[in-house]
Amino acid sequence: MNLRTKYNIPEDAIITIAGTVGVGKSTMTKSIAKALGFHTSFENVDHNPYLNKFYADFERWSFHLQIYFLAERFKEQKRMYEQGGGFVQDRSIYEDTGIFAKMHADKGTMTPVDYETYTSLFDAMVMTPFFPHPHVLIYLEGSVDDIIDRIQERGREMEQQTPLTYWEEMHKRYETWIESFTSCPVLRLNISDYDLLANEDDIEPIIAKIAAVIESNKSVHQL
Ligand SMILES: Nc1ncnc2c1ncn2[C@@H]1O[C@H](COP(=O)(O)OP(=O)(O)O)[C@@H](O)[C@H]1O
Ligand SMILES: Nc1ncnc2c1ncn2[C@H]1C[C@H](O)[C@@H](COP(=O)(O)O)O1
Repeated sequence: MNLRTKYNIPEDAIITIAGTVGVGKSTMTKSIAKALGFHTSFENVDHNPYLNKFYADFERWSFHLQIYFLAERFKEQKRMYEQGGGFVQDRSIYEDTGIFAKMHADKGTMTPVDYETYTSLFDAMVMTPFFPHPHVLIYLEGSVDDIIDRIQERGREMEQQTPLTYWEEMHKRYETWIESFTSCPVLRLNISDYDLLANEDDIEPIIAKIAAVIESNKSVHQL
């Protein structure tokens, strides 16, 4: 019996993984998808035409990058629902506006006019009754030091050259953001409580927790 059947997870479920850069979303996405026999939806970092430029010059490229990410995530959202669900998604659309765009606007690396244009587009696309929300958002949390170590070890040059204060600021914002996040049910996991690279079996208790959150929010999701 596979874990999806064992824990009675709906075959059309959509599970999205949230958390700061380097916390382990992609690793978790792969493990959950493998355990449940689900499809994956990843951010395309290697073929993103703005990401390298953005890290080299936030002010010049932040608006372009946000528009690009919004379009990409919206297309992925559409693909997941058109295919009838059964997906694990690496990063939610909510983080683009709630973390990244807001942080750059607050820090002055996105102009107020660009931020206003971006948020009005985001709200028109996402904050409507017709926008389907995931069954559960898994929020990965961990210490800022552990996460920065992972960013350094992963070795994307553009991220390694970014000042540590950028990751510290992002980490702080994520902690505040998740406290008031209400767009869909949330499961919080601390990265010190599992190690999916060393122990594949660590996924089963996580699947059990996902199932419990989906079950307890069943009536809400059907509304
Ligand atoms: N349990 C773990 N212990 C140590 N390193 C990990 C663990 N899980 C993931 N990593 C590593 O941390 C880095 C970031 O993980 P990744 O899944 O790419 O994060 P994200 O998608 O959130 O940016 C990768 O190099 C990955 O191999
Ligand atoms: N909306 C975004 N704005 C700026 N940068 C973003 C956004 N979404 C993702 N990113 C960056 C952060 C990382 O450098 C890569 C991939 O993220 P990861 O958390 O490693 O999956 O894209």
